[in-house]
Amino acid sequence: MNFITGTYTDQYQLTMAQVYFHNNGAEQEAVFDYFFRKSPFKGGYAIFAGLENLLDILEDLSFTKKDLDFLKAQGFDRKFLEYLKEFEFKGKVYSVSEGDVVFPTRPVVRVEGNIIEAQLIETVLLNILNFQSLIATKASRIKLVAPDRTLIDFGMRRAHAFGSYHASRAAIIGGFDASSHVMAGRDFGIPVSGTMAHSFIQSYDDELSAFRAFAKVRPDDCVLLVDTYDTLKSGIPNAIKVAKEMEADGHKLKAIRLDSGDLSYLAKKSRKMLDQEGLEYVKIAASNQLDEYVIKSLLEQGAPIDVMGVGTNLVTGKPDAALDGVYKLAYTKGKARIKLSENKAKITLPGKKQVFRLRDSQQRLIGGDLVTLEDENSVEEMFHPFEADKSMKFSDCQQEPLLKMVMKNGKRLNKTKSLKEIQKYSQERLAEFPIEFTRFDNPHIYKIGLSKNLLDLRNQLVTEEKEKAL
Ligand SMILES: Nc1ncnc2c1ncn2[C@@H]1O[C@H](COP(=O)(O)OP(=O)(O)OP(=O)(O)O)[C@@H](O)[C@H]1O
Ligand SMILES: O=P(O)(O)OC[C@H]1O[C@H](OP(=O)(O)OP(=O)(O)O)[C@H](O)[C@@H]1O
Ligand SMILES: O=C(O)c1cccnc1
Repeated sequence: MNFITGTYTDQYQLTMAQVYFHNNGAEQEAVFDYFFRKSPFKGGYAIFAGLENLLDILEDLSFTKKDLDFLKAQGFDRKFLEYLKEFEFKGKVYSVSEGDVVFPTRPVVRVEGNIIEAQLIETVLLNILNFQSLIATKASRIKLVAPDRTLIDFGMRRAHAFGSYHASRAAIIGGFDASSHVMAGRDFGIPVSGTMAHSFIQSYDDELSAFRAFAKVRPDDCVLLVDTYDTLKSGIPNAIKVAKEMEADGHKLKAIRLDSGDLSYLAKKSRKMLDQEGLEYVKIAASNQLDEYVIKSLLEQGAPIDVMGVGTNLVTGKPDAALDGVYKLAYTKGKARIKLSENKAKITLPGKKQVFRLRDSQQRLIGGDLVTLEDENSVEEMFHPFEADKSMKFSDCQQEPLLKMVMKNGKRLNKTKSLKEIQKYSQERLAEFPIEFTRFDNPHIYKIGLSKNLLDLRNQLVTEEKEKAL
């Protein structure tokens, strides 16, 4: 679904680019940071997702004739349109690896380029990264409470239209196993999976005939939806009948699906009825407005549900609906730049920066990421961004640089990673964090500390800008 061209943006990117263009912007180096301010779902972390899609888009970004005709009609001038006609993103991208665990207020992606190109990509970058990171985070929370269950994304129908396509991808990064979304499966190598709808059962004169018809055509991929009329009195007895008929033909019923009622009670009863008939191998799938809290509760109740189909709450990122990621200028014209705010937490971090994950000599996380200026090394103390008296010393600790160059001169430097690889990486990274950081209620705050040089630079720029404003 690569319909993305230069006009997939907010108009202000184009108007700013036009002004930069007429003022030598093509010669002006700029550095922007992508970061978010608050972890979603009142949680303690986010899972970074969307990078591979963003790099694909940046590699191909151009203005088509249709774009240029439209922009001409909008009043953009001829010279600027000629520039856009030849436009290619030629910048550099430094990024955290896709799937990594990330935290508020410190850079996740850094873009360097001339100010026209670096500014022009803001909206598409935010559009892709904010959404996928939100959904990957939601998926990872579900995976945390149900690590040994099969998780299937059923969300396409309730997603924000085409967002479903990337939601399905992000769900896999966060730990889901499969999706009902066929196109996402085609394009991203996601295992595609599914059962049947109530309409299918309703379309037959009786439930048993519907089950039989399905089993006949799809004997090796048969999941029967058992709650259309009465789960325990009709659905399960009919499923048992069909399972036995399938056995006689050398096939195995894969699962039954519950989609209403008390899922714990019904799953327990269903399990018992199936087992009594020697159908221990038939799995139980459940769906119906599941989320991490309902799933946690179902598992605490001992519900023998093997497969969770999760739709609305996953792909809409409910209840948050958006990750608040932003893209801010940190450096241009040879000078670090800052944005001030009444709200301290919104003051940006100036300059070209690097982020390090800190581990002790036994490779255990020490509970914080360190943000430094790019060319600093062997920093041994980090400071609270706003409380000058709070600092932490850490000699003899391992510092893993998190921002790596992934694109240079507009071309990606590494081959595209498979979703499986990204998922595996994500899970390994998340597993490093003790439960204090990943629990749902009042998670422990993972520290983000600044090096002394970065802190001093920020304070100096704050003073300078405040003086200018007097
Ligand atoms: N045992 C359980 N413990 C906790 N939550 C459950 C349990 N069983 C079901 N739920 C959840 O409770 C909610 C019940 O929703 P709802 O009232 O829409 O279900 P329903 O009336 O059974 O289904 P429908 O309206 O689709 O016919 C769902 O989110 C469901 O996943
Ligand atoms: O509940 P979600 O997590 O979004 O999961 C997807 C839902 O979509 C289907 O229902 P359908 O669209 O047929 O409507 P229904 O709610 O009446 O079952 C399916 O049976 C699930 O209930
Ligand atoms: O395959 C299913 O059972 C399915 C797919 C999408 C939404 N609800 C259910």
